[in-house]
Amino acid sequence: MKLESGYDFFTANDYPSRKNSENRIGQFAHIDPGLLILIIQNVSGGLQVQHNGKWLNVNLKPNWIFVNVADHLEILTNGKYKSALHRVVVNNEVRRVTLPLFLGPSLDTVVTPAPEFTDDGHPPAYLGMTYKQYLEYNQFHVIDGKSCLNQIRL
Ligand SMILES: O=C(O)CCC(=O)C(=O)O
Ligand SMILES: [Fe+2]
Repeated sequence: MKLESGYDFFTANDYPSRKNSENRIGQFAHIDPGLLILIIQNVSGGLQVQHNGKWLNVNLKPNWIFVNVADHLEILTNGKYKSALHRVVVNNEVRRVTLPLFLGPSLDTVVTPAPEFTDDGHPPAYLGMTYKQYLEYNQFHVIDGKSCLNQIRL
């Protein structure tokens, strides 16, 4: 995959404080588009990652950087590195702000499993699609839980 240039974007999430709102869902379970997502936050806790069917708290302290594996690393590695299913549970009465940076390939890059991760026993397990098409698809379908990744698995 050509990585001389890429398409990165910053987002911001604001989870306002609310009294008596233990274990409020801040973001429902989802996976992210892109290769890697870097996240910093202003308070401890809140982010959870699913592992073996269980939700684990990510021990992320203020100003630490969390590196999340996202969909296009899963595609590139033919499923060796899985896009991490994650969600946000807001547990405290403090306003929580996070700044995720989505790092991806350029918009016209068709991401397919790299030859290094495919052989006779491991044929390509994902259809190719440009990053632009993927982002557009995700924008309209991810809300109802149908990530684009599920649609391109062979
Ligand atoms: O706010 C967080 O901790 C995670 C944000 C997130 O998963 C996202 O914006 O995709
Ligand atoms: Fe996310």
